[in-house]
Amino acid sequence: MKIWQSPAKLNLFLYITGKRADNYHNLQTLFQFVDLCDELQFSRRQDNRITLATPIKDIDDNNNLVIKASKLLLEYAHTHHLTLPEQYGITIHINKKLPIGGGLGGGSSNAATTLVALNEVWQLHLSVNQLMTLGKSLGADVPIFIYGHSAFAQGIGDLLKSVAIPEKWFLIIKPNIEISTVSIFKHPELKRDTVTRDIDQLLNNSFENDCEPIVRKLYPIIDRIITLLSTKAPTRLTGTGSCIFCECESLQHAQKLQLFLNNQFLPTDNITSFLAKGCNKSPLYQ
Ligand SMILES: C[C@@](CO)(OP(=O)(O)O)[C@H](O)COP(=O)(O)OP(=O)(O)OC[C@H]1O[C@@H](n2ccc(N)nc2=O)[C@H](O)[C@@H]1O
Ligand SMILES: Nc1ncnc2c1ncn2[C@@H]1O[C@H](COP(=O)(O)OP(=O)(O)O)[C@@H](O)[C@H]1O
Repeated sequence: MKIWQSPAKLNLFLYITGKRADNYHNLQTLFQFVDLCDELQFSRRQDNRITLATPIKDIDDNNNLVIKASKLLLEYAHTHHLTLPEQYGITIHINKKLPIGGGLGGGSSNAATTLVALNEVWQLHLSVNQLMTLGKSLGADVPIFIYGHSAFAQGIGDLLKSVAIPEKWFLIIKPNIEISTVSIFKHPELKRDTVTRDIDQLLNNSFENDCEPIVRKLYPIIDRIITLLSTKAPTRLTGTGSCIFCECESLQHAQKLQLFLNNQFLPTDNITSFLAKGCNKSPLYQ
């Protein structure tokens, strides 16, 4: 059965340029995918039920973004009188590899992969733009995963302009912490007044993440990891964390940094790390 890739993203830079009336924030961010992916499978059923064969611990199936995305697409098909197969039931399998609450966008990516896959399985023929509009109602990060190319994003992260950037190797580090996106965006000390710049200015300046100072303050282990690894390679937080990434010159460089990291922390610190390569084209479409 076909395996659908559901990649992680990194925010190579992330600036918050203001708070909006709808309580979201305007961002300027540079998204790149990495070849670290969850794997999803969609098998047809002889009925009209949508079920999850692989529940995720602590996430109720009805809150799982793959179920939410399936039901959203189904509802769209019904209200727009699109032709669905007579028996459109689906069983979804998730082979979860991406850490949850790590700023890698795994939940949003799973939602995006589900919309793209079921659009094909049910032969609904929705365009990428239609799927992106639907996906945005599930989360600000869903459109980039449907778009499928590295992009400079503005608005809440959904106004996208394709960019080609070097496809570097990364060491991605996951401390034993899950950070809720809302908790960071709500924090009174979050820097949310960075001046808006154009993409050329942003690409020619050093890359930063406005969430990083407050996350480092709230989580000393993250501060410690960034301080340590910054002596070896450019190191930053992705999204609202908790994952940290180091930009490496090569796979060998990334492996060397991983050894260095493992020597600095104890197994009881429960830090995991991944070697991953940046990709301008999403593994979903490769
Ligand atoms: C910050 C980013 C950067 O890529 O990534 P993560 O760290 O979550 O991966 C994203 O913008 C997250 O996108 P996503 O995780 O889909 O967020 P949503 O579910 O839409 O929003 C969760 C909550 O975060 C806040 N939020 C999110 C996005 C945004 N531009 N402004 C906000 O203020 C809002 O309070 C919202 O209710
Ligand atoms: N299929 C899914 N995979 C991961 N997280 C999911 C999923 N469905 C729902 N969620 C919820 O989405 C939230 C965000 O998860 P995720 O996208 O992995 O992290 P982040 O937003 O930090 O990048 C989690 O708190 C989790 O409870």
